[in-house]
Amino acid sequence: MTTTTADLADRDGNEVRSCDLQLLRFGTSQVFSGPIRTVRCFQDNALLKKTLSEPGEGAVLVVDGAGSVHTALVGDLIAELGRSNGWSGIVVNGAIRDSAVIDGMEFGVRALGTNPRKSSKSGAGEADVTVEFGGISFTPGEYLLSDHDGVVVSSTPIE
Ligand SMILES: O=C([O-])CC(=O)C(=O)O
Repeated sequence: MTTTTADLADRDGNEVRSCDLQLLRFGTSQVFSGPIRTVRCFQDNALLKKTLSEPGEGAVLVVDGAGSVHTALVGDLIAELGRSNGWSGIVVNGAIRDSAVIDGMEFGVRALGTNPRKSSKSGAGEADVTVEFGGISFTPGEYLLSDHDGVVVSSTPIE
């Protein structure tokens, strides 16, 4: 894949679907892309763990944690589940923990911040719904590219 988020911004001009949140980058896969899958949850990570336990087939999991950085939605074990099951990466509108370990993993994770506090495990939330943050919507089946400049969504595959 040679396309950059700046290329997509040039292609789409004012219509570019670029996430305004200044998400931190973790993992050695600093550039990743794929079809979007989603989870919406609030300080509870059982549903996203279940989703990342399934084959990712190159998808990116977009997790809308409502911007809460009170608890960590992803730690090194959950990130490793995603990596080993073939997900391309995870974008979290929320916090992660074990960030030093995740930073060394051959995986791509973006998040608002870090917090060592655990999330609850009730399974509350929704999967594969359209979520919105950073001024754009993330719809399952559309495509996401994350690189050093940002996170951009495209309705067509990103080559
Ligand atoms: O289990 C959790 O809540 C998150 C975590 O620590 C991990 O994924 O390693």
